[in-house]
Amino acid sequence: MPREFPEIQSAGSLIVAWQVKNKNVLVVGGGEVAAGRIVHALNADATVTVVCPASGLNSEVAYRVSQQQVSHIARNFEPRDLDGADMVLCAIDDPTASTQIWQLCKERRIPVNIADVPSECDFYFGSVHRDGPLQVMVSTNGNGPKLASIIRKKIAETLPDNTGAAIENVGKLRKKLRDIAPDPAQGPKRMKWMSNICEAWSLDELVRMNDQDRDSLLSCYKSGKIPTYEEIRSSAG
Ligand SMILES: C[C@@]1(CC(=O)O)C2=NC(=C\c3[nH]c(c(CCC(=O)O)c3CC(=O)O)Cc3[nH]c(c(CC(=O)O)c3CCC(=O)O)/C=C3\N/C(=C\2)[C@@H](CCC(=O)O)[C@]3(C)CC(=O)O)/[C@H]1CCC(=O)O
Ligand SMILES: NC(=O)c1ccc[n+]([C@@H]2O[C@H](COP(=O)([O-])OP(=O)(O)OC[C@H]3O[C@@H](n4cnc5c(N)ncnc54)[C@H](O)[C@@H]3O)[C@@H](O)[C@H]2O)c1
Repeated sequence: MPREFPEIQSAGSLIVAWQVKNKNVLVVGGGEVAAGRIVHALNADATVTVVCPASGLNSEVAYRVSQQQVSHIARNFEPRDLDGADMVLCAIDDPTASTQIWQLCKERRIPVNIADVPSECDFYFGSVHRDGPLQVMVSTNGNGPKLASIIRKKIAETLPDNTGAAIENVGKLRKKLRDIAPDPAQGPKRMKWMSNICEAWSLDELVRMNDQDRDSLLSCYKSGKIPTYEEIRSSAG
């Protein structure tokens, strides 16, 4: 194999940032694990329905229902609950019912996660660090979920507190850049300039970037210049 091509390692997962905004996510069960699944789905702006007898809701899930953050079907799961579902997250303490739900999802080709049953999962959850637009997910591919959580915390500790704010500022800069240079033919130049700014500015400097700094920076785009933070601030006068 040519040396410059990555070697295939296999046995990994395809880690993607799945967009579920306004999509119908059905959560089966209302216990502690379901509560965690609900938070993940709501953080991604999904439309969430929980099916679970009222007596089975834990206090967190009951709270989400009472706040109308999720819709609630107060009974055990029935196959018709899958109508219109784009994704199913099952977290119940009944293995027979779980397997039935998995089979029904297979028939309908609905992606499904059955908590605790790796062989009945189209995707696994991972341990997630969130800071504004930043998400870092750790997966051990089924080998050690507790270890995933420990590693996630270690990684999070190494990140500056304001990483999320820096990313937000870069997001604003990218948006403005697209506004002033919308031509698709400018794509390669735009991308190179953005990458160079991200490399030239430290995270702390990116956090401190304000609207005026952004405008000064963007005025350099045409010439292709990559001003430093100090140059931008000293020109602000
Ligand atoms: C990461 C996290 C995400 C989340 O659920 O949000 C997650 N499990 C978490 C916690 C956790 N789960 C378990 C323990 C007890 C300690 C231990 O066993 O280590 C703890 C620790 C705790 O509770 O603190 C028990 C357990 N879990 C699975 C099995 C079945 C099996 O392995 O066969 C068993 C054994 C049951 C038994 O022995 O009877 C299966 C899965 N659990 C996964 C994800 C997927 C693989 C992810 C990966 O490998 O990276 C996968 C395959 C499917 C899925 O559920 O998606 C979340 C941490 C969130 C956080 O704190 O940040
Ligand atoms: N993957 C993980 O991270 C992880 C961690 C711990 C436990 N688990 C597993 O996840 C499952 C759920 O754990 P938990 O602690 O939330 O359990 P729990 O006992 O607190 O909750 C189970 C819930 O399922 C509901 N339920 C049972 N049968 C139902 C049905 N047919 N239709 C709708 N709702 C139904 C119950 O009313 C209850 O709300 C268990 O199998 C547990 O072993 C997974």
